[in-house]
Amino acid sequence: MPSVKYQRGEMVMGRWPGSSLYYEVKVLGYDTKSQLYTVIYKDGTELELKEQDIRNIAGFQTRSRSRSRSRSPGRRRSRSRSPARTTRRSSSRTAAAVAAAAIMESAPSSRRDAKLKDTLEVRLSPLVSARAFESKVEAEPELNQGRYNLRRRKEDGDAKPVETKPEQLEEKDAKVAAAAPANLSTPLDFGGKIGAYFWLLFLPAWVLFVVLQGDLEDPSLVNFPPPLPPLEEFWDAQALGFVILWVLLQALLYILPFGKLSEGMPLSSGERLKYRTNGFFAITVSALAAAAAVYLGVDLTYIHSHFLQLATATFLISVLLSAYLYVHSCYAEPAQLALGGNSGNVVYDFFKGRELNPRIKNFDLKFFCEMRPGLIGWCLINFAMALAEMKEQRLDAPSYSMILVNLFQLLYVVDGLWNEEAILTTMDLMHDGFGFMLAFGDLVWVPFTYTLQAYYLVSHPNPLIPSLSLCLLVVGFYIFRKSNSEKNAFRRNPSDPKLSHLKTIPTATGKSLLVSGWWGVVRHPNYLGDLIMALAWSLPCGFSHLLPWYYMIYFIILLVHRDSRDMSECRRKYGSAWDEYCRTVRYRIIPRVY
Ligand SMILES: NC(=O)c1ccc[n+]([C@@H]2O[C@H](COP(=O)([O-])OP(=O)(O)OC[C@H]3O[C@@H](n4cnc5c(N)ncnc54)[C@H](OP(=O)(O)O)[C@@H]3O)[C@@H](O)[C@H]2O)c1
Ligand SMILES: CC(C)CCC[C@@H](C)[C@H]1CC[C@H]2C3=C(CC[C@]12C)[C@@]1(C)CC[C@H](O)C(C)(C)[C@@H]1CC3
Repeated sequence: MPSVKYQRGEMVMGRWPGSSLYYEVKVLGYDTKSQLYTVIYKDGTELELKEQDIRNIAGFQTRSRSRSRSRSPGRRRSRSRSPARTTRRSSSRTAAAVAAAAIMESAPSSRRDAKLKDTLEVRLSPLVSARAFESKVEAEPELNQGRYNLRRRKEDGDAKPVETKPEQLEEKDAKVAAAAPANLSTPLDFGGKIGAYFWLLFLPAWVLFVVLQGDLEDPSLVNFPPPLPPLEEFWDAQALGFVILWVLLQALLYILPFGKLSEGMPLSSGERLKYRTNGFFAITVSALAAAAAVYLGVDLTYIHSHFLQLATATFLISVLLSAYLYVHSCYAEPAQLALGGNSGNVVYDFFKGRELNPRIKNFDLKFFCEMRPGLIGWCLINFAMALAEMKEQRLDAPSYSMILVNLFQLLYVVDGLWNEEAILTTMDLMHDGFGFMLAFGDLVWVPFTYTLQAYYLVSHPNPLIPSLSLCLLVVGFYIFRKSNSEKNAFRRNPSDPKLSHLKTIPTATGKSLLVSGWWGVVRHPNYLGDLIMALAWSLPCGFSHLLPWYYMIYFIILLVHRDSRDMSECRRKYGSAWDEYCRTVRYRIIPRVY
């Protein structure tokens, strides 16, 4: 490359797009036409940068060292040590600081100057080059025309395992994982923009389909499309009133100052939001209210007889809420936006959700919707279905199948609410924006499709298989709870003495990955437990129809897709450390199978 400032193979500092952060990169080439340099970061990410976004390393080292004493919250976090970790320090900035730097670009200059101290905290400890990183320089890559063209490395989730002990991985990774930058946007999923149109139409249509099928004597796919009731049957003002009352009751219980105030995971700004985790209190009061209502003669079988109207009303509320969320997100600071839902395409972003934690004062809309009206509503509906079964089948007590389905699912929900704090370390709360997908999912999908087994049993009595169901439930629940609690405890306090026996891999973000214990068995042990439980509560519905097995089928699809979404996200965040994890823990959900 004659007459260009930086030469192929040269180590320089490359600015991360949209931020003021510079990372150590290697120059791979220069395109005279576009006048862009192709550079590769330590985690294998390739970008095309303008000359003005590249600096010499020499000048940087002195500057950054002199500033490195200041500590941003993100930086402080990156110092937390996993129990198995040695004294080696992670030599990278946290993703938090990268995003914070991105905001700086739009900040007024006085604020910008104040923040500059923090954002220039790029640690420049000598880096040991990864082999891939070295060899990239040999072959001149094809250059693209874009301003910043991010080429993602091939997913390598199914790579063969290496015979390295986790301790050895730690040593190696601490060197390699240096200076891994974070993306500022993620690739579109759910089929992208076209997919978003499809899901917007398909998801409500599917709810309608199962609600109509569940009531038929012979709910079969052969009955497709089910006979549609006249339009006016969808609408019932009273049903809408009940739904609004229910949401308001849950909102009231949520804001009452009872129960713990838990801290969420640190945001890109370093801030930690507070959440009132009083879900168990909310379901207890709701259960007492339902019992009191029955005692006072309120006919809860109304829920069964008006299932369609209640679903329609809830759907309406979820659409209004999604519209509000979209508008709300337009006034949000860039730092408050989720990485995934900001493609610029209105339909996709409306579907996926733009803002990470939309709040009205301290009222967190995403947390509330995910944990309260739909989840507790699921149990209320199941209970109403048990009453409807007694009425329809002229029984003195609900059938055993109905009791099992009710108890199993109640246990699942109560457990979720009892361990409500653990939701704060899940994908939805940490990464996903709040838009139609989650609003509809939480408010409509959960209460009106997860109740399908109970709904089906009202008019389809079934001989049950209790012992097998019970065994599966116990095993599934144990795996689910233990693995979720292990990850949650580790994320909250990596130095927790109770976890000191676990092996970990450090990553460039300062967070570590568990590589033994439940998270050393498969990459998503919690999904495995969840799937076994789903099987346990499908069995009591027997095998006469496919409909009550819908949850099982849907859940497999959902969790496989979720797993691959999470894999890409973690690969983006943790780079080579994630690859090491995948090489060590080969299977995703089911040991030796998948
Ligand atoms: N019933 C339903 O409809 C339904 C639907 C979906 C999910 N769920 C359940 O909800 C629960 C939460 O699921 P989720 O999808 O949010 O995923 P999750 O497994 O709870 O969270 C994934 C996150 O955990 C962290 N992580 C991954 N591997 C790790 C490791 N080895 N060590 C430490 N941290 C690691 C990563 O985040 P960080 O590294 O950024 O911390 C990753 O993004 C699960 O039990 C699932 O079964 C239920
Ligand atoms: C197809 C779309 C409409 C998908 C919508 C997905 C949501 C319905 C789910 C995404 C995350 C899920 C979830 C629970 C319920 C269903 C979701 C909101 C959960 C609250 C159920 C109780 C569990 O104990 C849980 C707290 C672990 C769980 C968290 C994730």
